[in-house]
Amino acid sequence: MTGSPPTALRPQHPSPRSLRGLADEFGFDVRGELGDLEVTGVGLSSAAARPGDLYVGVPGRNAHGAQFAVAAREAGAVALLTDEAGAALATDAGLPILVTADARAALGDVAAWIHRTADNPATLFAVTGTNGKTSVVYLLYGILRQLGVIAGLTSTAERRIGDEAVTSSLTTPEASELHALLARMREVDVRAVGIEVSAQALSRHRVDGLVFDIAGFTNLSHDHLDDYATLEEYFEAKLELFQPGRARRGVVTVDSAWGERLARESGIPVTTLTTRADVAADWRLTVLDEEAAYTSFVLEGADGRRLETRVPLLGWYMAANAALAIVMLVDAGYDFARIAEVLERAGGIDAYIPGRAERISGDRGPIVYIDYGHSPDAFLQTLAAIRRFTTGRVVMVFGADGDRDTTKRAEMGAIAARGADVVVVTDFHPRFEDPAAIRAALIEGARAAVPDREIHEIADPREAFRTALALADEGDSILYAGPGHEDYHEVRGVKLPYSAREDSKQALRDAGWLE
Ligand SMILES: CC(=O)N[C@H]1[C@@H](OP(=O)(O)OP(=O)(O)OC[C@H]2O[C@@H](n3ccc(=O)[nH]c3=O)[C@H](O)[C@@H]2O)O[C@H](CO)[C@@H](O)[C@@H]1O[C@H](C)C(=O)N[C@@H](C)C(=O)N[C@H](CCC(=O)O)C(=O)O
Ligand SMILES: Nc1ncnc2c1ncn2[C@@H]1O[C@H](COP(=O)(O)OP(=O)(O)OP(=O)(O)O)[C@@H](O)[C@H]1O
Repeated sequence: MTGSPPTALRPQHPSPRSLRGLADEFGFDVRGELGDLEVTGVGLSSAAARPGDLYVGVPGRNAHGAQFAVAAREAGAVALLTDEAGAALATDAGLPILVTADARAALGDVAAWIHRTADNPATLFAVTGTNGKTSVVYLLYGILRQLGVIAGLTSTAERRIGDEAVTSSLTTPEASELHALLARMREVDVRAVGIEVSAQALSRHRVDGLVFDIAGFTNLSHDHLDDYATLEEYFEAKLELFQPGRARRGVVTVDSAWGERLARESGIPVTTLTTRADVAADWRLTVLDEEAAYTSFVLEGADGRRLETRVPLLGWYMAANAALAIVMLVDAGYDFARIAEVLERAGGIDAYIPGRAERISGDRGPIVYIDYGHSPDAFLQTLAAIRRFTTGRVVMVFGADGDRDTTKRAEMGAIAARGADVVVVTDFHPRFEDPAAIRAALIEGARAAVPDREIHEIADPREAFRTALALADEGDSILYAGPGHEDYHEVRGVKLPYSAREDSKQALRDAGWLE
């Protein structure tokens, strides 16, 4: 597998719209003849262009998209929307050109217009925060289905339309892809959609052209300090979601000072939620029991409403994620009594989250989790959750992303060394960095925190997992953090096939622990 374009889900029966009408609606400057041309789709990538598309050429880190206008035309695009610099690059591309000052900033509204996403929209839920976004979106999806609602989602792992799923590339799709996805969802009667909204999506206009019914916030901790100079800037990117024009109401977890500040500075009405006994909030979560297979909890409103249920997932934070999903549903108008009735049935919440503390081991041998956690706080929370029920040793296998926030590596190493009995440092996605240097930074952090911790350095992830497995026995747990649901290993621009889930299951079978 190499860097193939993401699979985009699009409406199957788009209604064409006049290009002249589009230019008039948005006041674009027109170069060339529009005649009676019509558009049926819109996109940012020449590789994903389809017949009838408006191709949008935006400047990027590596290139100006307008350079690829000829390839887009050859794939069937009927016109180009770009800025002045792009128009100069594409004069000979053989496409009529619509010109605007900032094509990326125009994209959301243009995509909404082409796909008519404001007509009969589903209820839209946005989830943001450093950790837990994917989990909350899947929990929303699961509970909605238990309520009998046809639901959709977009997450780091997958985009889902009812039962149909495709693997994601970006966490939050580009605006053109997002509006196409919503238009496709409307065709199959999806009535509620959970959308994972990264800070980058807010900074890069990916959720423009939408107003969410409810925006939810999980937490904020160290991550993405390659895209944002400081945590303050990262916070401000997230705060933008809690403003009129972006969302109508918010639900904010106020466990941390960041959450309290978000609730205070939000420009929309906010409902608060806490898991802490010492914090005042509209809703309070109390965890009752944390087991390897589930976490049970009580959710109580300040007005006396109460439900008791369980989530089939590891860790107190999955109960917090579930509580956030429930309060978001209540604020969107779903009846609390009906939610309680459905969730208080035996089994509780019915949700599966690919690659988030996903247990891949069977009934025998060490318990093995594959986890997408790749931030210091995710390591901390997952290790603590596993430690609670592990009678033997905790072995942790992990690496760190290349070409991404390098400042978190020492802390990741330190948390692993403090929380695990044995640490196996391996390669994750080195990308264009030297993998040995990434491992060295993690090991240095681990050694500085716990000098005598048992540490193994094994570059190949397949071999690293097998080493961890050889070191573990009945009663022990292995946390393999990083790859989660992913099915590739990215080295020097090439995505090599590798599924931590499938390969580690094979290793368990080879060791005789799994049928
Ligand atoms: C920093 C960033 O967000 N980059 C995104 C951006 O890339 P870029 O600006 O460098 O684009 P470029 O390569 O210069 O190309 C310019 C334009 O030409 C187009 N092009 C390029 C080549 C070609 O042959 N044909 C073509 O049409 C591109 O589609 C693009 O529109 O536009 C690309 C096209 O949509 C994205 O794939 C790319 O995301 C990259 C892969 C990325 O890693 N983004 C990360 C930082 C990100 O957004 N992460 C967040 C958070 C994840 C989390 O929560 O952990 C996310 O939401 O995923
Ligand atoms: N509420 C939470 N608080 C702290 N850690 C959490 C929470 N929820 C999940 N985690 C940890 O973070 C990891 C990633 O969870 P999840 O994928 O839901 O987060 P995310 O915000 O979607 O991250 P990403 O955008 O990178 O996918 C989990 O595997 C778990 O280790």
